[in-house]
Amino acid sequence: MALNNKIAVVTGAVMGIGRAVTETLLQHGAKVALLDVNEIAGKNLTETLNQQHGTGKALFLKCDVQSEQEIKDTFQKTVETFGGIDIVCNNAGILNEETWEKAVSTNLMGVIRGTYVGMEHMNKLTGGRGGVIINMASMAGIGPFPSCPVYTATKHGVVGFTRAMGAASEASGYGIRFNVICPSFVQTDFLANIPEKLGRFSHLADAAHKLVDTLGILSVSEVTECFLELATDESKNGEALVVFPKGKTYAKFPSVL
Ligand SMILES: NC(=O)c1ccc[n+]([C@@H]2O[C@H](COP(=O)([O-])OP(=O)(O)OC[C@H]3O[C@@H](n4cnc5c(N)ncnc54)[C@H](O)[C@@H]3O)[C@@H](O)[C@H]2O)c1
Ligand SMILES: CCCCC[C@H](O)/C=C/C=C\C=C\C=C\[C@@H](O)[C@@H](O)CCCC(=O)O
Repeated sequence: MALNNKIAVVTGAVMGIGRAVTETLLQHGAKVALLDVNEIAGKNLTETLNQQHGTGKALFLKCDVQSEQEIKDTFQKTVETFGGIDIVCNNAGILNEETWEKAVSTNLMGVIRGTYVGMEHMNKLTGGRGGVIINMASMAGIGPFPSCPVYTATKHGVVGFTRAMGAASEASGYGIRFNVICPSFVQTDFLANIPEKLGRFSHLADAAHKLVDTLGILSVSEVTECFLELATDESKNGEALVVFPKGKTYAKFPSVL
């Protein structure tokens, strides 16, 4: 699928990986709705992006992915402004083992909300024109990360949900592809103040930092390369693409059948 003139929604679009995905989409000729809780930075960024890529290419909409109503309203506003939705990147996520219910609501339930509301606009069976939904998990969605069990659970949930949605779409004819990216550590503000974010597991912060040293740190552009591959390659559906500094690989999952 070529990205030129496509319409995309990116959650958590103002910082880090979401910002890089947004910039990549704009560079490839797409229009992007930036959804984020950070209104001041979001409006400033959008002004800059419209200067760089052309007036009206980027639209900031304040949205907390914990709120189904805010997701519905902002996706609707995207459709009214740009004329449809072809691509959704459910990227917003947090690390906080202390306020763990918020982490579940943001990382897992936020992805499910964004997927279901996106489908209301994209599903070919209900008048949409199809497209691709790409969710942001983590390498902690493939194997356990001992210092953050709830974060691990949310990311395993995102991987399982995305794979099941890919299979459901193929079986049902939604015309939407569903894929998930599983990065190792990425150079963003997300990695700041790790011990505070680990709550009752803060005593495992040294082990987490050791794992960062062992695995190394990705740049955001290494993640956007994965995004581009999954968005443009029409053969990719239900895939989990793992990326770490040594390379990228499609995850293989055990089957008991
Ligand atoms: N940085 C890493 O090492 C790393 C590794 C693997 C996966 N990830 C995942 O990638 C995604 C993005 O992480 P990042 O490193 O860019 O983080 P980041 O903290 O740099 O940026 C996150 C963005 O999401 C926004 N956001 C947070 N909560 C939100 C909410 N409830 N609703 C809407 N927007 C919200 C923030 O305002 C911010 O703009 C997350 O899902 C994270 O779990 C990050
Ligand atoms: C504390 C920082 C959290 C960052 C989360 C972010 O999503 C990045 C994750 C990066 C890598 C995750 C790797 C997980 C690996 C596990 O599968 C396991 O193999 C590691 C076990 C390590 C151990 O100490 O036993």
